Amino acid sequence: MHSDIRGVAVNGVEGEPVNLTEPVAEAIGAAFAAWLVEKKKAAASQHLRVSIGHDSRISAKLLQNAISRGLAGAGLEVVQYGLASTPAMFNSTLTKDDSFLCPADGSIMITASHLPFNRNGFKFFTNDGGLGKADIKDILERTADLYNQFTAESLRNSERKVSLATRGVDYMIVYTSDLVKAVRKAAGNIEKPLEGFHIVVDAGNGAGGFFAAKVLEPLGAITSGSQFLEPDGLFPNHIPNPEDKTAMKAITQAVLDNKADLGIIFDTDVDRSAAVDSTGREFNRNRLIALMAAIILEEHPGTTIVTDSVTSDGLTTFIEKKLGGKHHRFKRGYKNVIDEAIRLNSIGEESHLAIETSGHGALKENHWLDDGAYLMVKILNKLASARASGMSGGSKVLTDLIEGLQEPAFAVEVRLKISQNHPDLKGGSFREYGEAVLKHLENLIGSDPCLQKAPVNYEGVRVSGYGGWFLLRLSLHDPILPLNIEAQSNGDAVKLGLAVLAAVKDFAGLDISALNKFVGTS
Ligand SMILES: O=P(O)(O)OC[C@H]1O[C@H](O)[C@H](O)[C@@H](O)[C@@H]1O
Repeated sequence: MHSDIRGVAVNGVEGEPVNLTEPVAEAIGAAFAAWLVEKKKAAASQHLRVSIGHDSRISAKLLQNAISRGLAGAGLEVVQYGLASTPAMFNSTLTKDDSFLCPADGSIMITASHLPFNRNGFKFFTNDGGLGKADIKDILERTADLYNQFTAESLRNSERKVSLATRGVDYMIVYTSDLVKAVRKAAGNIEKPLEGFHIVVDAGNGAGGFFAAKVLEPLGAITSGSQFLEPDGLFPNHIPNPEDKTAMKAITQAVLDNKADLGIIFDTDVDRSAAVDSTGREFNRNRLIALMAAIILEEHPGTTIVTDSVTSDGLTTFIEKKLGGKHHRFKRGYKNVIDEAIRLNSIGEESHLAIETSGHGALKENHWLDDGAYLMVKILNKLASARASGMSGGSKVLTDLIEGLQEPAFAVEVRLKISQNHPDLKGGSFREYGEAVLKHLENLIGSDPCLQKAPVNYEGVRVSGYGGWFLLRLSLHDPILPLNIEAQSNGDAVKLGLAVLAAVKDFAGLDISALNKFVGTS
């Protein structure tokens, strides 16, 4: 169970039948409506308003219309934004502007992030932030009931209501002008603080193409050489995902070919991002966290940086020794890191940044909105202020900020699948099985003098040894145990891999072929 709903929305991939049909989407809309009415304690007479946006997927329009029927059928007002980004949808619950029908009481983003073209899904927001697991579970239970109650008459009824209840608004104007204002303000109210910078954007044919013409150009930057800005739900060029090697290669090449100062890449729905400096050095994963931590710790000395669990030991040293901050390595999952940062603040530990190696990141100053575009705004601010203070040298100011970050010579992620129908699971869930594997590994580690369990750890089993570390944990949503290993050499990484193999090899329900391959035993 995750903090959003995902499914298969179109045919075309063998073995993946459509389960996110129009009636299902309509029921989800009706269920969100019922949930929202209860949450807002809205009287029956009071109209609640829900904004809906979508990324570039080919199933977007059908699902948008279906979910709108569900909302309208339940008596809610619907505002369709068309192509939009996930953070913009959350933002619409915070904006106070009647002419854009804001604030929305609730908001829905139709997206399956970087997943293949046939998938789609929904992310839900109120002004309290993104909905978490418990609320999603509630909405899914309501969906099942409502779906079973649908009649031909009720479906006709919502069809009739939807055209009256629905309006369209170009909300991205509001969102992008907020981003532009933020950079101008940070630069001391200069109209074009990025004048003279050449910045290329790669939107991977997702929803992030707006960033070039609607954010960078008004700020004075040159954006020629930007690529894949046009929405195309078949993603013909590369997967829009800053964690994907091909995607990072594409933006790096664009930076070098255009001799640009900076490259910026987004995922499909623009809640994740990464950058590339003028020499082609990637600011993604640990490096993006290091860069953001450096920027935030200049503004808030000593603050706690909350990250996901697969971050490197070098990052901890960098944050704590070089930047004077505190690294709180928590669990994987953007919602987990954001909620943890909010919790820390509530118990008196100041935190201003929650960020994942996946490129998700949220700042306290930005309402803890999980926003890839806003991370890039912080980077742009840095460029602009360097320029304003007379420094030249393109993105060197950024590169210099992560000077001293130790990086492993070798880093790998191996994903071990749990066969859900394997007799070894004895009818239990893959989670229980995965937990048993982790427990066994933990027990074995204790008896190996070369290995030390991490003293503080919130997810899976993290172990140091042979000058490196590994983490084996359960995937957030898949029947998979991802294993991350970092070491100073391939040989040391293999030693760590062998230690894991010794513990997992007897679990017949676990497909360990990827690990065998890595350590070279098959
Ligand atoms: O646990 P995993 O399978 O590695 O996936 C973890 C990732 O899942 C999703 O993509 C979430 O949006 C990310 O926040 C999270 O990091």
